[in-house]
Amino acid sequence: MLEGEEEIVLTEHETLTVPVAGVSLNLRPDSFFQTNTAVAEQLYEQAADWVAASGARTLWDLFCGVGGFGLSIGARVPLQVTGVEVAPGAVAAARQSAAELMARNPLSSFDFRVGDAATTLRDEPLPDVVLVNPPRRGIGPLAETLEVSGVPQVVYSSCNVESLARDLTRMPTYAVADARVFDMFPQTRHHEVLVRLVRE
Ligand SMILES: C[S@@+](CC[C@H](N)C(=O)[O-])C[C@H]1O[C@@H](n2cnc3c(N)ncnc32)[C@H](O)[C@@H]1O
Repeated sequence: MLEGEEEIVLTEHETLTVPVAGVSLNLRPDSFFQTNTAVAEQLYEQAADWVAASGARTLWDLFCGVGGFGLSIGARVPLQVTGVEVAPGAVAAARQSAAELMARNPLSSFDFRVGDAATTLRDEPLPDVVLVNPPRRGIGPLAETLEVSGVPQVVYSSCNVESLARDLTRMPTYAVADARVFDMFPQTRHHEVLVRLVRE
C-alpha cells in the first residue's frame, strides 16, 4: 500500500469456505484448489467409494493441499487419515476444516502435516491405502518408494497422463484395478484421471 492510500478491507474472513462432497473446505489465496468444484466432488466421491469398498482403516493423503480427498473420504469412511502437503497455508486450512468436520461428524481422525510427500512419513507404520494427487510433474522418486513399500493399495489422481504413465512403469508390482476419467478442464485437451492400483 502506498503512503496516503486508504486500506479497504473487503472481508474479515481469512478463508473462503466451499462445500464439497460432504465437507466444508477452507481455501486460502496461497493454497491450491481443484479448478472445477463440481467435478472435484465427483472425483472425491469416486475415491471414497474405492476406499470404502477396500475396508481400509488407515489412509495417507499425499500432496493433500487443503485436504479435499482425505477430509471427504474420512467424512464417509471411518479412517485414520494422515495428510502431507508442502504449503503451510494449505495445511493450516486443512487443519481448520478437519476441526470443523470432527465437531459435527467424529467418524474419523485427521493429522495434517507440512512436509515433502516423498519423505515426511517414511518412519511411520504403513497405511492400508496411499492416495497421491501430485502436481503435473508426477510423484517422482515416491514411485520407487511405494514400489518397495508393501502398501497394498494406491489411489493415484493425476492431471497429466504422461507423468502418470511414467510413474506407473516405476511401480510394476501394482496392477491397475480401476480407472476413471474426469472432465475437470472442459474445452481443453486436459483431464483428470483417477486410478486404483492393487499390489499383485
Ligand atoms: C494437484 S495439487 C493437489 C491438492 C489436493 N489433493 C486437492 O485435491 O486439492 C498438488 C499439491 O501438491 C503440493 N506439493 C507440491 N510438491 C509437493 C511435495 N514435494 N510434497 C508435498 N506436497 C507437494 C502442492 O502445493 C499442491 O497443493
